[in-house]
Amino acid sequence: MSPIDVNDHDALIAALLPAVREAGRLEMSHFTNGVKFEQKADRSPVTAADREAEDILLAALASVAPDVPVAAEERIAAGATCEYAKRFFLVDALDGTRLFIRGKPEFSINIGLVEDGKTRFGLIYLPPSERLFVTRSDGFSYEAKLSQKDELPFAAMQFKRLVTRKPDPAALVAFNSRGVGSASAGLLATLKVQDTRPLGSSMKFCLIAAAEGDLYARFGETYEWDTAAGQAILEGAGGSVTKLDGSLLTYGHFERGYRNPYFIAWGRQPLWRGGESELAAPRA
Ligand SMILES: Nc1ncnc2c1ncn2[C@@H]1O[C@H](COP(=O)(O)O)[C@@H](OP(=O)(O)O)[C@H]1O
Ligand SMILES: [Mg+2]
Repeated sequence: MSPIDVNDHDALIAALLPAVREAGRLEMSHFTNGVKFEQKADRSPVTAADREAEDILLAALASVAPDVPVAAEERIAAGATCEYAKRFFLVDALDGTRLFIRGKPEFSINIGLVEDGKTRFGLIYLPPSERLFVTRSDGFSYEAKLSQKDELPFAAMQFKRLVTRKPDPAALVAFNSRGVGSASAGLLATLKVQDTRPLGSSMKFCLIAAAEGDLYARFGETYEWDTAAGQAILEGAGGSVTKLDGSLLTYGHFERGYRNPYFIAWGRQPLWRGGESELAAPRA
């Protein structure tokens, strides 16, 4: 494969599709045949599927964009150095590992591209449902079916443009992590959220982009590779991802090991901003 211009999202997607398909197939085969896991230094689990899928994606990125550095979850957990880069990829080959181990089909493959601290490109693939979410060259976000069986090339795939829904303040739907650091009860009460749906991985960003919900608040530990692709896709569909003070969630914080601060993903503009302390006692 010859190198491509990574600002040309369509070319990037087309070049990465075979590896994404292969990583998805591999994850499904581990998922259906049972997985063994180990604990990493931060006590989070990792499986052979995380590492093998990451190797597939990193080999593809090295061939299509050899000059763009990559921060990948398992390489960094294994001690790869974190350095400043103006432009770099963020890869989480298996987001939602805990759920993957528990047999819940809510995991995803995430590839994000960051430049000057902003997320520019996102590709998320959900192997169990074969749903692919991407930002394309026109600046908008799209969904397509990426079958693990056929080898349909990018040019033959049908893409549907994603546009978030206008939130109805009386009927807000919030997605929530199934792990630690779900939205605080204070925020959900302050916004008068009607329906809270637990869901794993970066799927939460994708479903807001696909107009199936209004927000996802995460008040717990996540990493930049968990959010960069999802934020790009949500932004390209009309949404936003902010820190609690209302400013955009930014990237390239290698000095804190790529850890994110608390954030809220919105289908449109933020409906709330403030400090954590303001959420302790919900307003009447
Ligand atoms: N105790 C915990 N339980 C679950 N996820 C945790 C966690 N601590 C941090 N996380 C982060 O949250 C991500 C999963 O998000 P979610 O809970 O929304 O599915 C994990 O990604 P990985 O599965 O790639 O490690 C991990 O980065
Ligand atoms: Mg992972």
